[in-house]
Amino acid sequence: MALDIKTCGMKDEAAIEAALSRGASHVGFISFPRSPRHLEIEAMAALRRLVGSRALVTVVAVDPDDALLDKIVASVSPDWLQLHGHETPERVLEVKQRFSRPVMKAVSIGSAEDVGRVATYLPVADRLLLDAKRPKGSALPGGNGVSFDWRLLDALDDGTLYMLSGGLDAGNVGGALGRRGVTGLDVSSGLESAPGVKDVSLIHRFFDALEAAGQAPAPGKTQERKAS
Ligand SMILES: O=C(O)c1ccccc1N[C@@H]1O[C@H](COP(=O)(O)O)[C@@H](O)[C@H]1O
Repeated sequence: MALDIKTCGMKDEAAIEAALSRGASHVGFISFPRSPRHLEIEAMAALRRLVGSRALVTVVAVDPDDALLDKIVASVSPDWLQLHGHETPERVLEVKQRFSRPVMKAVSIGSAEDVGRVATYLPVADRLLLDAKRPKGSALPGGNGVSFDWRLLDALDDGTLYMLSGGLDAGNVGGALGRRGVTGLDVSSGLESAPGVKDVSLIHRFFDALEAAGQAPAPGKTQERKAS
């Protein structure tokens, strides 16, 4: 089965069109003012209209309160909400129920202990996103362009499905393919010429690398609309 490919931190039409033309299943927008990829709600809503139903729009927020989520859901109408902060399993469930949207929960992985926390989100998150830990000194909980040691994930229980992120790019994506449990890939910095600046040629290079490794996403097709 082809993997889902989430191109994240998208801010401009050319980059979105390039990603969609190559079969991105998800387009991610960042709501986090400290990020170079942050979008105000109005800009996000306009780009959401551009995407339409061609991919699943995912809005990424970090420990958002209900007021922010209210605005995002009302104005952007995302297909998915991604929680990328310290949200507890209880908060994930609350967000799902209150906003009637599937929730992707990001879990930062840097140690065996982090891998152990993944199971606590399985009963509540519609999808897990396993990302690298924030490097020391970074203001961002994600989108740092760094990978983690994927071998740590070998300790996950059999059947644990997840989207992988953290420092993916055309050069290393081949190594992510075929790992047990990976159902999707989430990429942001690896498509950029500078923080927050997507580069169409890097987008094509990323999808070329996927194709060269035998993973050809089908434009307009999403493998998994709901869970996992
Ligand atoms: O991208 C950001 O700026 C960001 C800000 C706040 C929370 C999450 C963020 N990004 C997420 O991190 C992954 C991995 O990014 P990268 O490929 O390592 O740069 C990204 O796809 C977003 O889901």
